[in-house]
Amino acid sequence: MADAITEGAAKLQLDEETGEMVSKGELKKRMQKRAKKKAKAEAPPKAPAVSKAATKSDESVDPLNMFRVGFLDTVYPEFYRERNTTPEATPVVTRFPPEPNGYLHIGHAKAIAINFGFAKYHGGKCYLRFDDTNPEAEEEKYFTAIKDMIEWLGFKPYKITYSSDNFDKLYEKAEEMIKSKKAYVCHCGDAEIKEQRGGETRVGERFRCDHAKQSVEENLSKFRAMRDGEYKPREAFLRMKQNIDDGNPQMWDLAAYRVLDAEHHRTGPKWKIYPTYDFTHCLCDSFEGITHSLCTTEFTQSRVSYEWLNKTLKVYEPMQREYGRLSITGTVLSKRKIMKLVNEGYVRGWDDPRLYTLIGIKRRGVPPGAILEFVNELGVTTGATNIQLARFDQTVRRYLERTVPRLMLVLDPIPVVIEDAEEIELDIPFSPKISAMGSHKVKFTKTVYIERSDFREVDSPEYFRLAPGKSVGLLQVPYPIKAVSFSKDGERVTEIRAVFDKEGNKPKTYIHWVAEGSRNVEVRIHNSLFKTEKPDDVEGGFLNDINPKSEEIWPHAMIESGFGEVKSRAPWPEAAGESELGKGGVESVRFQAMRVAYMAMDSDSTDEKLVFNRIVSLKEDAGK
Ligand SMILES: Nc1ncnc2c1ncn2[C@@H]1O[C@H](COP(=O)(O)OP(=O)(O)OP(=O)(O)O)[C@@H](O)[C@H]1O
Ligand SMILES: NC(=O)CC[C@H](N)C(=O)O
Repeated sequence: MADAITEGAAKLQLDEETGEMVSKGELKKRMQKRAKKKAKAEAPPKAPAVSKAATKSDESVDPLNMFRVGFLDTVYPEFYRERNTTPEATPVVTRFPPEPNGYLHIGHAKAIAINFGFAKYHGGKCYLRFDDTNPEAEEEKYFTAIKDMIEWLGFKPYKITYSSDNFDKLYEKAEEMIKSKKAYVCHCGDAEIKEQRGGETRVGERFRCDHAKQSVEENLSKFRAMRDGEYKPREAFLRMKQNIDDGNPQMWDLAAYRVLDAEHHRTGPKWKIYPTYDFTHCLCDSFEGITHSLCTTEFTQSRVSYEWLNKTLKVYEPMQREYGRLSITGTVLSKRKIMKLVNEGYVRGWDDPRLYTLIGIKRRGVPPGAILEFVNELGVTTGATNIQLARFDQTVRRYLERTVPRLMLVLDPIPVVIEDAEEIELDIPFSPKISAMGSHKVKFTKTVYIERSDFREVDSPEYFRLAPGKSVGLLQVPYPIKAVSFSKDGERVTEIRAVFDKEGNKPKTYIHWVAEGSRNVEVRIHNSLFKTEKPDDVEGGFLNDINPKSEEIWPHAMIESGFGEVKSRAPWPEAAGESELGKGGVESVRFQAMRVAYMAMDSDSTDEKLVFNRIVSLKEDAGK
């Protein structure tokens, strides 16, 4: 009998509207009733918050789909066609080129998945190249954080390189440009340069300044003087002599080198001049033999200068192609804005679980595989992808559903003394669907703790949980319990007394519980950090849009004893970035707290005190 009920309980389903665990039949009945009610109300259909593709199934999408269709499928053969070569002769080489001036965010995950993933899919190599040509903004801590995030996502750079590795070589190329009359040292200020480029509106006549007429010797000696620290910042810069008649502003004699008064974290005080992005990127791509230089569409215009420079210097020519950026609505990703949130104490740090920095998403407990699945599901095109937070959460939820064990955790416990109960040991499966996850033993005690919200002092016919005289099932427990009395301290219920209801009907709903002696934990429920979809559009700026309830803390929650095994068996799931490379931290201890939320351990946890973060809710609209 006990086994049959336990088995039945394992098949219970979540009623997303009430948060109750009910039998399949009961759920169907409820759904039909609701559908009827809805049809009657003739309400206009609600627009789905997430696209059909995201909700369609709980199956995983083909994890390599993004390389098989669309943009990436097109650019792969394009290189070989254009260069008249074959993948065998010239295997794929890509690079991920972040500036080490901040932490990566969700948008970068797309760039990582594309560059590393594309190379991996085609059996090629991907470099991690730190684009460190702007020493004023770069810091050591960002290098480590960026590298860690790539490994956490499950990728291993073929080699880690730095644009600064090439400073000597780039300098030589700059002299070569001067010698071939393709570069000159200019002393113009911003206003003069603007004038030369057709004025404010950029439609006026374009012309070159007299510096462009300097001889090779004069340019060389001035450039060397720049190198030797004889000019202050902005007094002189090296300009490429491109084609000012071209309609593309990227051909209007761009800067190649500028004087900067900054020590470089790798080359120290050696250089007084630093190459620009436009001079550096295409050449470093060329030096590394990149085949497909994949970047975001704001560089589309730059493609002509990229190609022009490599051609002019007669070096190997990689192929640049551009895809659409990923942006998320309902949050901010800009470094400057996140810095403000951190410095002014709105969040716990750059890794706050409410942020969409990759370290924040990681700390919240989102598995790396779910992020890759998200990027893959969106696909890669040349259009910008604007996505709501709910869509991301939906993918994460679906991923966790398939991959993490279930446990019972009570957020706001209230004791229930079951007068006729005896202590027994229950064997509870970690998953109702995946038997390979195994099971664990849980002691059922005479006193158990249930959720305060699962008890009502006054019963009503539409209420199916615990109330005086009413029975409710306890998940995995052989018999339902019926409340017989309760005590209060002022307004607050302090204890419920109950008995087993052995003769009654099968209960309509089941609630979760934990046994006497279960461990106390702190749970942090994260809601959106902002109140609106467009925090930047709010009057007074994004800080005026902060949601005061973005972090709710449950300091006295309780977790069942099965947690010990879940912790020791982490990471959940066994994903490449966390297990193979040993990058899984405490956040890889993930589980579904039945009827509550998906949870992960937080890095604030100590031996004495466990802290959990809500990764995502169990259903779409909770917490809004
Ligand atoms: N939102 C995004 N979606 C897709 N790719 C991105 C996104 N943001 C940056 N990238 C790509 O990641 C790579 C490295 O980024 P880098 O740190 O240099 O970017 P960034 O544009 O300065 O980022 P941000 O200013 O948003 O922090 C670049 O190739 C860049 O195009
Ligand atoms: N071409 C690119 O991918 C650009 C990379 C460069 N670090 C930037 O975002 O500015």
